[in-house]
Amino acid sequence: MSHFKSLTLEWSEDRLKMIDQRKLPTAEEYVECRNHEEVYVAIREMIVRGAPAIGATAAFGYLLGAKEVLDASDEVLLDHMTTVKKRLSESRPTAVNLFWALDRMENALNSNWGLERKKLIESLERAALSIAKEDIEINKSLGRNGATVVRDGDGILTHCNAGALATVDYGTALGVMRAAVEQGKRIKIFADETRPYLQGARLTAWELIKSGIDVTLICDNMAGWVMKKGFIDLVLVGADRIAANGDAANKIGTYSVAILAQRHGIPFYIAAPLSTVDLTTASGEEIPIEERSHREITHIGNQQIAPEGVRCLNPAFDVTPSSLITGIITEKGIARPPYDVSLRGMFE
Ligand SMILES: CSC[C@H]1O[C@H](OP(=O)(O)O)[C@H](O)[C@@H]1O
Repeated sequence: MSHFKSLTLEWSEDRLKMIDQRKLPTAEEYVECRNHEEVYVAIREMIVRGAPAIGATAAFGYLLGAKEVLDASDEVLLDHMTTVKKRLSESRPTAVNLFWALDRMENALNSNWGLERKKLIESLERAALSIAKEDIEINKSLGRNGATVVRDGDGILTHCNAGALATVDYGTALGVMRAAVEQGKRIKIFADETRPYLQGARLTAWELIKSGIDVTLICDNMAGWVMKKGFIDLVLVGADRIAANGDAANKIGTYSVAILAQRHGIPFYIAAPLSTVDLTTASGEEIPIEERSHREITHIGNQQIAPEGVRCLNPAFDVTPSSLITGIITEKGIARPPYDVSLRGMFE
């Protein structure tokens, strides 16, 4: 059995270990998953989060699921794997990478069906490891493509965390920033805090400081002000699902940032791998938006900040219409409008 380790995930033998992103930046603690149910919980509770990271994690969850019934009959194994795939697919609804990765693992099972059990498990491990290792290379390609729109001295606003922690490593939007810095460009990142889970304050700021990249933390409600002050030359964010027409679902608040960017004549880029593009979803109207616990709104950690029982809304994502998106940066290049043509072309 192989060993794999990145910032976000570590696979060895019969367990998947991940940094507990709920505890960052004040504690670097790890969670070990030894079965598919524990992986389901890790995704559901956002111990690990971010579209590509969710996909890779689910792939290892599928592998762990197969190892749970190693000596069972073919019929029991097939039935169990159907249950495992369904369970993992119910962890979170918006990031299409989850479903893409589970389909890829199921294809690996089907195409290697008939191998003696040990060999079958080894083929599933190769498939999960390929998803993880490919993600890092994809992010580096995407980063290089995106760095072509970043100039020396640019101020860049980013929302949420589309960094190494949202992927297997390197990041998507933050991958573009890393590539620009590697090319010697002096950039200044403005990370907003991204209520309610605070991915910007807790994760993006942590990652960029660790990487020695200039970062300024701002409150979510300061995006318009920094744009008006002239600090921002472009916006770079990630995505959880991109529809065939280019509409993009991303962390709640992204739509507001896109509107502000348009108002200030600032380019607004999405950075995402093609595994985040869902050509079977025609437009953003059809993207399922996850509604999360109201406790995420009424508490910061264990600190209550709102009255008990107050009514809340907590959609985890919103959809930015393609009309507000300057370009979609992928590992195959930068898609430009009309997206229903340019995105489909990326798969040919
Ligand atoms: C590179 S995908 C990052 C994407 O995922 C985040 O959502 P969550 O933290 O809830 O998993 C957010 O939308 C990021 O842009």
